[in-house]
Amino acid sequence: MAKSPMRVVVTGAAGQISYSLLALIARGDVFGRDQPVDLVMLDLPFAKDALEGVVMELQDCAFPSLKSVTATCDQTEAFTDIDVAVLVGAFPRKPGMERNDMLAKNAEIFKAQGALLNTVAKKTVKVLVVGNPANTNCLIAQKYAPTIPKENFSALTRLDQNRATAQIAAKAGVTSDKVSQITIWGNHSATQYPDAWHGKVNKDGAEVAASAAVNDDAWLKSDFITTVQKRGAAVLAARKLSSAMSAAKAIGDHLHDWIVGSEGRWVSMAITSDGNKYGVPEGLIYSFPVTCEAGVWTVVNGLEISEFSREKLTVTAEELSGEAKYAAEFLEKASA
Ligand SMILES: NC(=O)C1=CN([C@@H]2O[C@H](COP(=O)(O)OP(=O)(O)OC[C@H]3O[C@@H](n4cnc5c(N)ncnc54)[C@H](O)[C@@H]3O)[C@@H](O)[C@H]2O)C=CC1
Ligand SMILES: O=C(O)CCC(=O)C(=O)O
Repeated sequence: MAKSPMRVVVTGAAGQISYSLLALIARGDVFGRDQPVDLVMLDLPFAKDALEGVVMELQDCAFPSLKSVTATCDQTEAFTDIDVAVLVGAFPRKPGMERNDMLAKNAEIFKAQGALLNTVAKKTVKVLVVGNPANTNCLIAQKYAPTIPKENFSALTRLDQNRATAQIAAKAGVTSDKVSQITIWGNHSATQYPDAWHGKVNKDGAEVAASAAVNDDAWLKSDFITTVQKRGAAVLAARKLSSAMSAAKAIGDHLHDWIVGSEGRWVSMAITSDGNKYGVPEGLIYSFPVTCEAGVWTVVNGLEISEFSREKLTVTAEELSGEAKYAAEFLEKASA
């Protein structure tokens, strides 16, 4: 029997990440070629013409599973009856901007969009926040959408996971598909902890620990971590634009694995820390290793956390607690 169409909204649809992402979704690479999609694209009024151009291009691709395309600058229209919301639209960081400046600029967007999802989206909506600072923007959207289950909100750390996986693959001399169980803990920021200590590499047909395949513990404890932490900044410095193609690929991976299923593979998602077994404070959107089945994620529990790793899990949790506090104070002041 044919599947019912899935209504998917992408915000910031006229921006650079969306230009790569929309085709992945429309082609069926994310939700499956047999899953019809009603695609809704939201951006600000100044980007209306650009949005219309993207609509024409999507039509011209003649994707069989793309049932309809709507371009709008009206948030209520965009979020009504939505099944999946991909919140990309935000003000990107400009030179000289501190993290808190970016937080202050974007907090109002995610407050308004959370509140709107709460009233007009399906209660089963799955929300992925990409716009930075992604974890805390996600926390804000979740807070203002109290009738949607907390588990339905996530933020993107899959780009970091993919970056870390590619680094391990290159060092071990294998392709990325031979590397598994690489985890990103915490914030999508320079305090994130890319952790390869539970990783596996399939080398010449045999599965070995990533640390054995890499055979360089000093690198795993230093350059590997900082390269991944600073990869976004390195791309920005080289391209004079932030990562877009790789961000779109990671969004597709995240949505596919969450909604269709990860088939037992571990993936990293920033999700609510409530009830976690790793001592991360509750009430944060923190990246953990998870497995997913049909829209439900489950944290991979019981991993051994060394003293070295524990310290790193704590540093990124502290940063997220600070951001959550700053955002709460900012939003309180703004509404006073
Ligand atoms: N979590 C992650 O791994 C990554 C996150 N990012 C973040 O993704 C965001 C988007 O990046 P790009 O596409 O490169 O930026 P961009 O500047 O090319 O596009 C952003 C788009 O969002 C729109 N927009 C702004 N406010 C909006 C609102 N309230 N509603 C609807 N649309 C709105 C803008 O008009 C623009 O078209 C940035 O915040 C960036 O920092 C980027 C890379 C990786
Ligand atoms: O670093 C930024 O502000 C934007 C880009 C980003 O988040 C990334 O490439 O990981």
